[in-house]
Amino acid sequence: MLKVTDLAVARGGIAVLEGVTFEVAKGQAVILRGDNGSGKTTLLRTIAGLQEPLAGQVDCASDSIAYAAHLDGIKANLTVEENLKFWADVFQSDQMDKAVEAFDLGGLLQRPANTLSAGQKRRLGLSRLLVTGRDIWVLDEPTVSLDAFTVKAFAEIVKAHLAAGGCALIATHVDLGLEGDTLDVMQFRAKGDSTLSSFDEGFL
Ligand SMILES: Nc1ncnc2c1ncn2[C@@H]1O[C@H](COP(=O)(O)OP(=O)(O)OP(=O)(O)O)[C@@H](O)[C@H]1O
Repeated sequence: MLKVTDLAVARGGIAVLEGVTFEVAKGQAVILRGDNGSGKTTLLRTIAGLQEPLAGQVDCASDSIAYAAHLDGIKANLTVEENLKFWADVFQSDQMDKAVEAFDLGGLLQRPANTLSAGQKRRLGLSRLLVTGRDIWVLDEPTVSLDAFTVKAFAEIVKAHLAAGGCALIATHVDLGLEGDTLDVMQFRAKGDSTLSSFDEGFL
């Protein structure tokens, strides 16, 4: 479903990872691991098409990737409902009600997004995944700001997505309880990248 071949990615003009090769099959979750600053976000952004690779290839069906990251794409001055409707229009989707139910947004629909708590904003941002109807979820630390109950609920949403034939590539420091393969990006660190501090590298 997603095939990454010999990918090299850079941040700030410096190669961070090289030779990244893996596949994510239908119904599969792959969990990305690696130290702070090792290149997980850079890799996910490149796979999602937000930045060009230095080399290599990302193969998947066109418009099949839904990307969710730290900045959740929420329009602060719109209500929760208006944000959802905006995405539903963009993605020509009829999945808005499903997203509202899955992320328990029913009581927040009329609230301007800029009045939501961090965790509520994160729920709204993640609900976009369902609205897109896309098969490949590329997720960068999706559970930041979520309480324990919502982390569990989110893990169930990801499991349902996999069971429905989707797949997911997730950078997370939290155990989502998903049965998935783990890919440690440290094995792909670019030679000569000295951007990791000695602290990052665990020498202290
Ligand atoms: N905007 C930027 N300009 C220049 N360098 C950057 C920028 N953002 C990140 N970097 C550097 O790129 C490298 C990879 O960062 P990246 O965010 O991909 O790592 P990460 O594995 O996602 O880290 P974390 O676990 O801390 O989120 C790091 O050395 C980081 O300092």
